Amino acid sequence: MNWGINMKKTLAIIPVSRFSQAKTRLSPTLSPLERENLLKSMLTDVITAIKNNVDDIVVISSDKDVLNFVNDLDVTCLPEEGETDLNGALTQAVEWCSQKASQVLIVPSDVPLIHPDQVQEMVELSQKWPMVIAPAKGGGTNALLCPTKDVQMKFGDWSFFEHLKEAENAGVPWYIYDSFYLSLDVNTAEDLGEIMMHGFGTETRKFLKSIGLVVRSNHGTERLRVERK
Ligand SMILES: Nc1nc2c(ncn2[C@@H]2O[C@H](COP(=O)(O)OP(=O)(O)OP(=O)(O)O)[C@@H](O)[C@H]2O)c(=O)[nH]1
Ligand SMILES: C[C@H](OP(=O)(O)O)C(=O)O
Repeated sequence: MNWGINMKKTLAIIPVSRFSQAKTRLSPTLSPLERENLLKSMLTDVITAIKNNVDDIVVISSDKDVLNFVNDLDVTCLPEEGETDLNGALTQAVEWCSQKASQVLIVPSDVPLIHPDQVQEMVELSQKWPMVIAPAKGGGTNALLCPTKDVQMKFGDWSFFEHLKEAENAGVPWYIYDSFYLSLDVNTAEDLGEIMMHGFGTETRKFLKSIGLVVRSNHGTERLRVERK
């Protein structure tokens, strides 16, 4: 009798760009070193949330400093082969995982409000739904649990809908796992404000606080703005 234990092996994949090129959309707000340290704190939050709910975590990056950083966090480090892009790196990681597991959970490194209970719930849902997808605020994809075969990586603009189309074409039933916390990927100064408001207890909020960032209400196109204390 399967007492709700997921018999399918699940490997998590976290793609990470180079520390030196991290979060370029935040360059008006954060210095290069602050962006690197922001990425490190977000990565720590994501790994902590996923860790005990999957069989292993694979971090793929072309940056050896990234791989050295996560090596201390007890994950599998996968160097990116050749000059590729995000989908190329993910395709490589899915291929590597396909020899060890039947499904993967892809989570970008910039979703620091992800919670362990959400990871557990997505893995449980995968017993009934081969694809479980969490939309990002801007129409991207912030978590994609899918088989290691049949589903092409379509990360980029409007990727949530691109992945649904991909699943339809491949005849893979999908479940939309919609959650405010999981929908927040950090790309803009307003997103930093959301972390200051909703990220209590995360390493990411601790880091933003440590550099003197404070959140303020903003009655303009964006509802929040961040300032230095
Ligand atoms: N391994 C790998 N990861 C990538 C690559 N491009 C982006 N990522 C990661 O994929 C996730 C989502 O990417 P983006 O939201 O575009 O992050 P980003 O490229 O750092 O942000 P911007 O520079 O502002 O576009 C983040 O975890 C990135 O670190 C890539 O070429 N290779
Ligand atoms: C990688 C991409 O993130 P965005 O560039 O939309 O933040 C996506 O979610 O597919």
